[in-house]
Amino acid sequence: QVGSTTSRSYIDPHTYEDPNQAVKEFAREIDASYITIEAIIGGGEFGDVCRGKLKVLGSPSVEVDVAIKTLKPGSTDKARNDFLTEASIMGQFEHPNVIFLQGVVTRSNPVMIITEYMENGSLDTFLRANDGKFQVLQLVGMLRGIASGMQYLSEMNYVHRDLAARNVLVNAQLVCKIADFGLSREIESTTEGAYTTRFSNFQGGKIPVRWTAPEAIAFRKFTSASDVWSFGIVVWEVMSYGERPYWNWSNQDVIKSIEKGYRLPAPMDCPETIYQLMLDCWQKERTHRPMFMSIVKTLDKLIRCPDTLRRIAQNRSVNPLSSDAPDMTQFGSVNEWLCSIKMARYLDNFEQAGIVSPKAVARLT
Ligand SMILES: Cc1ccc(-c2c(C)sc(NC(=O)CCCC(=O)O)c2C(N)=O)cc1C
Repeated sequence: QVGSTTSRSYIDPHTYEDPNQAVKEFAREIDASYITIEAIIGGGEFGDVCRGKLKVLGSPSVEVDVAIKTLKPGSTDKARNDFLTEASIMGQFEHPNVIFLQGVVTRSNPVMIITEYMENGSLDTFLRANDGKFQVLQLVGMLRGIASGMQYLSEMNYVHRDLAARNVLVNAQLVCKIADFGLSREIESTTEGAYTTRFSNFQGGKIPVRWTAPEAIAFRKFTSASDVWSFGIVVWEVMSYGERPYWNWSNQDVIKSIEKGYRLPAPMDCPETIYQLMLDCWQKERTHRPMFMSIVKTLDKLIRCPDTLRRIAQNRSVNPLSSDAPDMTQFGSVNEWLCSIKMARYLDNFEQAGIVSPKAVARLT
């Protein structure tokens, strides 16, 4: 149909009795003789990640660069099924910002998953290795790609649940693509209609707290709106060149601060409009967050009018004890003053330091 981007919904491979059926349905079987493994480039949960070549079907003299995940020999059937789940999911998608599945090898050992080769690897490590080297417009272009891939996945009714810069891959042309569909989850619908998820396959059921929306942490309500929250964290990661969200804070401190309304500060040199987009994605009420479609439109507008990226957000929360200290006489208590500058969470620090009156604060400056 005109205008419709996707014609069908994603099918959870777990709805098949026989998981091999899902792989057969969504992934092309490739004969191992068409594949040449050239180097190991990393290690995954199930085995190696390699770089290699794939002979193009129909013209074997032509080869394309591919990445190959191998399943370590001697794996159990469950590990094999979990391993191939990633291919059953990835094989259902076709979008320039979602990693492309070439196919699988299941009829010989080692079992393999073959995808397009993403020369620059995962986005977080790529940015850390290139700190400060890109123009803002290039960073925003990366974000636009990620948002476009996520818009497509949300239209396919696929909720990612683990969107983070580490799960985005970058190719030689700096195109960013959504990856890591391996975290298969059993999904049972609940009374409130939203899906809850048993994190059977998140290693040990751990949720990536600093990337996850409050409602998903609190009662596992994972939706595309919670993916939008995660996207906001990815925006912060990209504009920070791979800084760790909330730095070395503990997960509990992250949860408490978010609950109190704290949000990450604008990264250095971050355009005001991009920081505002992050804050929109971090609305507590999930229905108040933008949808991926509108995020893509917003980013397109910023890219088309670069002047909108010139105004830089003030990136340090005002230092309350700076030289132009406030007139403390207007405050009845230290707490009242701290609330006025959204620093109420530091009240006990002031009390422990024996600063219990506005006059005492004024003497600090
Ligand atoms: C199914 C699947 C999913 C992801 C990948 C994949 C990684 C996990 S990492 C990487 N590419 C690189 O790291 C390139 C780095 C180059 C270097 O450091 O030499 C990929 C990928 N698709 O390219 C692979 C598969 C099979």
